[in-house]
Amino acid sequence: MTALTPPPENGGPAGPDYPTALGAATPETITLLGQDLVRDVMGEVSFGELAFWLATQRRPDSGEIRVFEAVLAALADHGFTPTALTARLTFLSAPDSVQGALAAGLLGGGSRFLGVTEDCGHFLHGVLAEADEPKNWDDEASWDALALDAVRRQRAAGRLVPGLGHPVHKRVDPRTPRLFALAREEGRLGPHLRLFAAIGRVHPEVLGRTLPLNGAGVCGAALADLGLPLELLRGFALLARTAGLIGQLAEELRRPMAREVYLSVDRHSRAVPPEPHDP
Ligand SMILES: CC(C)(COP(=O)(O)OP(=O)(O)OC[C@H]1O[C@@H](n2cnc3c(N)ncnc32)[C@H](O)[C@@H]1OP(=O)(O)O)[C@@H](O)C(=O)NCCC(=O)NCCSC(=O)C[C@@](O)(CC(=O)O)C(=O)O
Repeated sequence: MTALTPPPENGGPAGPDYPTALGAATPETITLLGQDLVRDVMGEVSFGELAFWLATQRRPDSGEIRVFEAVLAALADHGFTPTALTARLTFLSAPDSVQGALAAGLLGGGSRFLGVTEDCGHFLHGVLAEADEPKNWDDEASWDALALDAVRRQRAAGRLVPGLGHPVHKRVDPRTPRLFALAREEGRLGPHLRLFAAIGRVHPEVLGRTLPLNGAGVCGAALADLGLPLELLRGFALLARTAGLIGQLAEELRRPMAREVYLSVDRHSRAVPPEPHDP
């Protein structure tokens, strides 16, 4: 049986107890993360810092904020990606539903685009967890050996390596070296980023081609090195992309293109006989 507690400070009835370190309100105050929201947070804490703080319930230092906000900037927008096009097309059909357009765009953050931030963080973390030696090597050779084995196993399982390849940046994704440099400057070049860099060096030996380390992947490695919960890494990519999608919708209002995309496909469609499913 649930123990009943006295009426809480917010004036609600006595009942079950639901402790939270997140937002809690009384008729006069709002407490967030142990802070007075109005006095200590509003106008005092950047949104990026708050997002980190909310996810970890610990206040990040300035280096962590810089790397985290660089990740958010990196993933905010990358042009007419599937997420952006989906949001614009949904907005064309439901201009009364900004939330629908944003949600539709965000739903596309998956294993091919954008959601790879989390997939890559998980992949790197799994490789590190399986390696029984300490993961604080200074020499590249040890990282390269670990990476080589990981890429080989991924290849043997017929799986793509998350964080490798890009539809536009065929040689270098410019976000990647910048994030490595920022993490190094801030003393945040941890095992996930080191392993990711090693994958960049060794994968041609296994795959027989050189692919770029992409922005979504390096962001996942950086977020994992910051100690953010692996299960939530897609959430940070989506947080960043939400800002980008708001920009896409704002531009759609000023300079629409979704109607043209729709008409271009619709007016070029052609009826063909059905092709029965052959299981
Ligand atoms: C990204 C892409 C679909 C590109 O495809 P593409 O078809 O253009 O790749 P190609 O270069 O033609 O591949 C040539 C040959 O290499 C093989 N090959 C390719 N990748 C390989 C790999 N990882 N492991 C082994 N083999 C590989 C491939 O199988 C082919 O082999 P073959 O058929 O024999 O010729 C592909 O790499 C891929 O799935 N990567 C893994 C998932 C990943 O990391 N996604 C993140 C993408 S970034 C992102 O999410 C950020 C965002 O985009 C977000 C947004 O906003 O949406 C933004 O920028 O912000």
